[in-house]
This record gives sequence, C-alpha cells and structure tokens, in this order.
Amino acid sequence: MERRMTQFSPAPDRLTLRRPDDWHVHLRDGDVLKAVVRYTARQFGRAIVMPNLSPPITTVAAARAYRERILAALAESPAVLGGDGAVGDVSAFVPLMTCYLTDDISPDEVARGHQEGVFTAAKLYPANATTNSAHGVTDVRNIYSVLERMQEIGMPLLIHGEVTDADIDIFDREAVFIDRTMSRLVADFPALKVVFEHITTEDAAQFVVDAPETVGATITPHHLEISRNAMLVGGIRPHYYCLPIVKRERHRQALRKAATGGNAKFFLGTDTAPHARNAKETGCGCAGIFNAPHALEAYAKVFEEEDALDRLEAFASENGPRFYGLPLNEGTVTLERAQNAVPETLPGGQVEIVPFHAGSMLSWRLASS
Ligand SMILES: NC(=O)N[C@@H](CC(=O)O)C(=O)O
Ligand SMILES: [Zn+2]
Ligand SMILES: [Zn+2]
Repeated sequence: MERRMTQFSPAPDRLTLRRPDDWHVHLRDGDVLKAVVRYTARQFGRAIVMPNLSPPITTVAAARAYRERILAALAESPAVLGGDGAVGDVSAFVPLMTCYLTDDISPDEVARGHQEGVFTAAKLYPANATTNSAHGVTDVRNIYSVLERMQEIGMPLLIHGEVTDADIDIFDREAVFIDRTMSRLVADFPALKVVFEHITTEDAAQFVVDAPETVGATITPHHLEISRNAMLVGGIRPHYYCLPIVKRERHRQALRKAATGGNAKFFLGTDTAPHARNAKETGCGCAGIFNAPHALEAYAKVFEEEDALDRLEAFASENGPRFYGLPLNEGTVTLERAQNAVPETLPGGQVEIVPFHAGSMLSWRLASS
C-alpha cells in the first residue's frame, strides 16, 4: 500500500494552495449574476462559465457581451461573507466563456470564437436534459462537422452526459449516455478533448479512467458529499436536487476515490447553479445547488476525510489547467481550520438564494490572505 506523509503528520491548521480554478459554473445574468459572481471570484482565479442563459450563448458577440456583464457585475458587487479573502485578487478573476451547441450552429462561428480568444470551449447539452437546455442538441450526429473543427483546432468539448429518453429511469441516464453516446463519440474523435461534466456514477468514473488521455471529468462537491438518501430520507430536500441527480451511496464512494485518488483526469468543477429560493421550494422545483460560497471548504472536508489533503492542490489547481492547456495560476489561497457557520440564506440582491450546507458548520474557512 502506498504511504503518504499526511498519514504520519498531525492534521494541518492552514492549507495554502496555488489559486484554484472552477471548471464549471453557472453565473446567470442580471441581479442574480451581481449577487453570486463574487463568491466564485474570491476563491477561484478562473471559471468556465456555462452558456445556458435564456436565450443561450450561441454566438461570439453574445459571449463577448456576457463576459463584459460578468466583469461589470463583479466590479459593482458588494463584499461577501464579511470580506473578500484575498481581496486584491477578486478583480483579477477571469471568466472563461463557452459556446452552447445547437443542432444547426455553424462550425465557423464556433471556431472563430475560439480563435479570437472568446470561447474557451463548447458545451453539449442533450436537448431538454437540464435547466435551459431546450435548444440543445437532439442527436450528436447533427454536430459532427462542428466536432471535427473543434478537434482540428484543439477546442475542448464539455458534455452534460445524460440521455433524455422518457423510457430511461432518471437514475440511469448518465450510465445509458455512456453506452449510447459517449463511447462512440470518444472513438469517433480520438484527438478531441472531452470533459465529462459533473460525473455522478461509478460507471462514469470508470469510463474516464479507461478512456484515452483526451478525456477528463469534473466532480462537484455535492456529489462527493451526498447520496440520494440525503435528498429523500426524512423529508424531501429541494436544495439537494440537482442534475444529474445524486445517486446511490456506492456511486458517491466511487466519486470520492476518483477525486482524491491522484488521477490527473479528474478536476474541480463545482456546478454551482443558483436558483431563487421560491423556485426551489415549490411544487415543481428547479435543479441546481448553489455551492459557490463555500466550495473550497467543502472539497477540503472531503479530501481530509479521505486522508488526501496532500492531493487537493492537484485536483483544484493543476489538473484542470493542464487538461485545457492553460497556464497554472500564480497566486495562492489559504484555508484555515476554523468554525465556519454557513448562513441559512444568503441575501442575493433582490433574490434570496439558499446555499449548500445552509445552517451547518464547516471546519475550514478561506483565510483573508
Ligand atoms: N446542475 C443543475 O442541476 N442545474 C444546472 C444545469 C446543469 O448543469 O445541468 C442549472 O443551470 O441550473
Ligand atoms: Zn449539466
Ligand atoms: Zn452545470
């Protein structure tokens, strides 16, 4: 059995990491954007910003304009959580934009966006798989010419990996997507960089391990922390409802092994997905967990429980940029061991949003530098 230093040294009280990035965020727009963007910017150097606005980001011009709105919202946003952590770095936050793929999007538009430094990647939502995906792709063969271009120019493809067929049980949608779509896609485009986003099953983790080096995956803090029992036992908890839906405990265990096991194909992507409280606590609630406020603290908790704190930096700050072919960040962030009470709700400008871990106590806190 491999031995690592942490097994023999006392638990640290401070953890300094190269500044991490978040490879999957939903920042939304308007008032919600203004309310949430700073939570991501105070922890992360860069973030891959999902394009599922309404209407979705499908042109270079729309992505440029959205990037401007994100930076303007960040500049105007109030300090959060009693301070900004490494305040100087908040304004250095870089939103990395993505293009929402549709059945008829032009390969030229996608490629031009990448070449002009606007689209870092393109996102494949199977039509109707998740929030704001009605314009998504109905059959992956419809975008094969786009994928060919992306493969040629080295532009990563990000995938929400779930089938949407009505006859497939919601808990099986990711595993069936691997069989029906993912395996074939990876075989047909051997040089295309593919990120299997927010993986939730043992099947997906194993698929990524077995796949060529061109395939990576993001893992969220919530899929590492909760299984479907947490969502459904003792009452239904709408704030734990997200897509892909949380699975059985054995899948959570497999994801924890994948994230903390030192395989560079796995990296940090929170999938922070804010929805107003009244859109979650209702007869037909929205999918999405708002975990940006304490994302790093949540990952640190998991890595510590798995006795793998020494592997947190690679997962959070190195594997992602290396996969994307981007430089590592220069600065650092520090987590300190401290009682960190998570509020029941965070005032989100005019919108009230309930964070992941609401009302509970975390044992790490982002230090103010
Ligand atoms: N993850 C979610 O549950 N929701 C995301 C969409 C997504 O990432 O699938 C959202 O935009 O709300
Ligand atoms: Zn998704
Ligand atoms: Zn998402």
